[in-house]
Amino acid sequence: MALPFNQLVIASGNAGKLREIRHLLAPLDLEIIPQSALNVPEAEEPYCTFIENALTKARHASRHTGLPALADDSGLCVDALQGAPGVLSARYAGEPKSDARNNAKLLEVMQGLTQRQAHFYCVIVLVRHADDPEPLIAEGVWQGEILDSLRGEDGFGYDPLFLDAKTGKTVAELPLDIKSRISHRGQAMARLLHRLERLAT
Ligand SMILES: O=c1nc[nH]c2c1ncn2[C@H]1C[C@H](O)[C@@H](COP(=O)(O)OP(=O)(O)OP(=O)(O)O)O1
Ligand SMILES: [Mg+2]
Repeated sequence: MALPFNQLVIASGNAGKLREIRHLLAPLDLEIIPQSALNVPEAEEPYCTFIENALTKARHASRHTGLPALADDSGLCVDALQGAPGVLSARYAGEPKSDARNNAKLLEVMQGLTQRQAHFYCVIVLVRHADDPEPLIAEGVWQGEILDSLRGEDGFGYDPLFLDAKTGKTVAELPLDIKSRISHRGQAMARLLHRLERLAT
């Protein structure tokens, strides 16, 4: 695929996410640049929807760098908690962000709950420039359930608590290539790449 640009800034400071995004974009002929490499400060994420936060992060990185930028806003939504932690997933247990404290808080909040269905949600936004009136947008959802203790070492965030029904494993027990094939992020990226193909020359 010949893209209309050859550099792409990734508007994320999350190392786990960056690793997955790099893996998902590896087939493309693109230079992937994490925003930290260009000294982009972390953007505010004040909105109550994932899409608004993703757009804000992508625009912010593109404005700071003058390059096309891709942002991922994602989170865990638990049915019995009316979709919480949702857009607050990264800061569920407060500042500074901590996966370990977020997992501990989720376990505590869900103690004794029998309804444990949840999903990961991801929206990916790509802007070709900061004022792009036609951002590329794609979503993905991954259904599963929340365990009552941590299992597995891989991945990041809520991975050790999220059981994938099909494999019977937590996400933290899945290797990167398998997670990438089935995850909310993998689905969103596959859809985004499909849209990118239409721009390709
Ligand atoms: O595959 C995943 N496996 C486990 N947990 C996940 C996943 N995907 C999102 N999550 C959870 C944890 C993360 O902290 C939060 C995202 O919050 P989100 O604001 O999108 O990311 P972030 O603040 O960590 O980095 P940044 O905004 O710089 O991309 O949702
Ligand atoms: Mg964030």
